[in-house]
Amino acid sequence: MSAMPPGNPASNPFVTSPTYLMACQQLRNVARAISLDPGLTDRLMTPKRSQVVAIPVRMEDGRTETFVGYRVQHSLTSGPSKGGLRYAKNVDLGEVAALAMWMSWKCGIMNLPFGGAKGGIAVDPAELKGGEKERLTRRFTDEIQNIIGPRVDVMAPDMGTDEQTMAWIYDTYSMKVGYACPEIVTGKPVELGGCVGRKEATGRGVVYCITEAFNELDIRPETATAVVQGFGNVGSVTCEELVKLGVKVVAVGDRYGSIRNARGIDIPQLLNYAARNPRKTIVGFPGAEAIPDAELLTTPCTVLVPAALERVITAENAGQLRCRVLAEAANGPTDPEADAIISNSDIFVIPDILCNAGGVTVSYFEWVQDLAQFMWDEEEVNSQLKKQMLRAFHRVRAEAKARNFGNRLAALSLGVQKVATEKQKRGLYP
Ligand SMILES: NC(=O)C1=CN([C@@H]2O[C@H](COP(=O)(O)OP(=O)(O)OC[C@H]3O[C@@H](n4cnc5c(N)ncnc54)[C@H](O)[C@@H]3O)[C@@H](O)[C@H]2O)C=CC1
Ligand SMILES: O=C(O)CCC(=O)C(=O)O
Repeated sequence: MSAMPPGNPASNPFVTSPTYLMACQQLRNVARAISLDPGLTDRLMTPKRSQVVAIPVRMEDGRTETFVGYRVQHSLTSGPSKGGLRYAKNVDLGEVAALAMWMSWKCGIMNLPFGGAKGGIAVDPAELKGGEKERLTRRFTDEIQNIIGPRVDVMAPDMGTDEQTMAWIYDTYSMKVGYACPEIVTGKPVELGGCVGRKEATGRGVVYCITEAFNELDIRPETATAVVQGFGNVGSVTCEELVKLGVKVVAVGDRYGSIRNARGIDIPQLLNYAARNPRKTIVGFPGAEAIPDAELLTTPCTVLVPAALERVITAENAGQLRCRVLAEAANGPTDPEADAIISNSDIFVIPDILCNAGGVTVSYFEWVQDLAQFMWDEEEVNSQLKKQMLRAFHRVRAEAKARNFGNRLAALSLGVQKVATEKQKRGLYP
């Protein structure tokens, strides 16, 4: 069975992206392992609907610049589609399609009534000035207005976007429909109907999974060290939560550079330092030494947490990883060639679609609260998050043991089967 999606590759708009091909290969692998119907496999490789839009924006210097934006809805079978919106210079349609596909499996593992979606705008958010980011976001919302809605497709933050971005989408959409519609996005400010604990949810979920892995491997957190790539929303909260457990964070990296301190980096001080810095970077932090980026992921540690980009662990560096646990906070950090190498080592992998599922889980709580117009307190949110993450972790481990699968295949198996079963029961792959 080829890893290629159905259709003519020459005219398939997704296949130029290695990230999309990676998602297809993962799907082919799991389809083979669970004997999934080939027709259904082809459908699951092909997103249901994609929209590409031009976004003309008046820039601060008076020019008009046109950006390209994408929204891909992989599946609407289980409910509205759900997934983040990414602002990144090189994002393209195929990458967004892969991220949307992974959202479907993630929602499946967590048993959420959502299909997968993702959006992206090809822009470096660090280069936007003044009101440019707001104008970009509002125009994108206008352009995709016809395919979003609280029962159709609900966006959330991802790389390069945040609560403020969600607030602009909420406002733009509400002005169009003529009433306040907080359930159109999740991850918005709490003052606008956001859920307490959503901002921290992904990092907290990552650390719940790491704790369960440590329990299984008999590792005491006070003896453990961590290396984290990415110090944005997910990476920084993961560091904070690890430190609360007693884990020593010995190296951290972001897009501007990497730092290391074998005695442990003072994370509260690093957070302060990054917050005060105009580029929000960790580079130059006085409590650690600078190291080459290539050394970050191979720094010896108990747990390695990639929390930035896709495909950073490849055949080139997979054999040099010196961690006991690989906790994939980012989406798609490990490519299939690296996966094959890691599966022959003693590294315990917590796969992305399980590890970072805390974010969409609390997004689900936010959507439910907004629809019901009844808000929960943080204790309720966090205890429900913990319960759902632990349940998913142990379901994945049980699937791995029952079928003799690695953790990634087990997670994909649960996620894909949930979507496949719903499609089959509804009839004819809706
Ligand atoms: N925000 C959320 O709730 C969720 C995010 N994720 C995933 O987590 C990852 C990080 O997302 P966020 O923290 O929200 O983004 P963010 O925009 O808040 O932070 C991204 C971080 O990655 C760093 N980075 C970017 N390029 C890099 C490079 N080449 N090398 C090293 N570091 C680099 C940035 O400097 C920044 O520190 C992404 O893969 C995202 O899809 C997954 C689930 C939910
Ligand atoms: O919170 C959400 O709806 C989506 C989060 C997300 O984009 C992800 O899990 O990759």
